[in-house]
Amino acid sequence: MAQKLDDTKLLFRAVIMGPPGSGKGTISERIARGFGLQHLSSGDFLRENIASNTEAGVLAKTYIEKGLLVPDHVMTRLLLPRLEEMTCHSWLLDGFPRTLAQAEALNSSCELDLVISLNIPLETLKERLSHRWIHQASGRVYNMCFNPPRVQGVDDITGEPLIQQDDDKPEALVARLRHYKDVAKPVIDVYKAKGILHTFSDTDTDRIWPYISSLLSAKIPTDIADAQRASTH
Ligand SMILES: Nc1nc2c(ncn2[C@H]2C[C@H](O)[C@@H](COP(=O)(O)OP(=O)(O)OP(=O)(O)O)O2)c(=O)[nH]1
Ligand SMILES: Nc1ncnc2c1ncn2[C@@H]1O[C@H](COP(=O)(O)OP(=O)(O)O)[C@@H](O)[C@H]1O
Repeated sequence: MAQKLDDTKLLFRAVIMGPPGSGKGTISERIARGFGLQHLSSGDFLRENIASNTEAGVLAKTYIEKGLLVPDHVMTRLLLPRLEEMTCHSWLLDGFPRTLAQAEALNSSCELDLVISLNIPLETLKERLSHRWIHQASGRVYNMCFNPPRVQGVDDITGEPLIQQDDDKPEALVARLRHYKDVAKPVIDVYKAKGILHTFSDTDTDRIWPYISSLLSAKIPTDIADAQRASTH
């Protein structure tokens, strides 16, 4: 159940997991908008640290550039203090934890209420990621079929060109998705054993969303959602 901080404030903490391209970012935005949870994306947080040249950012960049996961101790040193600053907020973590060691570190720092796991067919992931283009500076994501930019090939906000990341190119995709599965399996098993795992399987985000939305409506007391929405607007 949601953790009680004091007599008036209830908090709700959730994690969203899924392979690259499963729609974590897209669904997280809808959850943040609809339920007022603060959306924390490990990828966005790393990109901010890289852009501002923090010590952890400089180190993380060397791994990301090689297509590797950032080591667990770097991730936990970055993310856990950020979560500790959020003691008065309900949040949704996207992209963390990714390994068993990260899940154990998170577990010792807070209690989760819910884990959403997206189980999307491999063919769908391959199809989606091969159409994904990003605006490198901001991390804004487009899909040439699902949410295309207003003008082909350029970012809606800045007008700068979009790029396709090397690891979204078809030849890198299969290995990347296989690696995700191996690393995520023990994390999923931990949350399953705790009884907080909810898995959603479909080929379309728009078909999954109503189920996630009704799950959250049932789990998040209305007063938390209202309070969080008020504090984030
Ligand atoms: N065709 C189609 N594309 C979708 C659907 N849902 C999301 N997309 C697109 C948006 C993106 O271009 C791409 C991946 O979505 P996201 O960036 O939300 O996924 P995720 O955050 O899991 O990926 P990441 O971990 O950042 O690699 O697929 C859908 O239902 N159908
Ligand atoms: N929890 C994490 N543990 C280790 N590395 C991470 C983690 N989250 C993000 N990263 C690194 O940052 C990169 C970008 O992350 P993200 O934006 O979530 O994209 P993707 O899911 O497509 O890999 C990842 O490829 C990985 O190198």
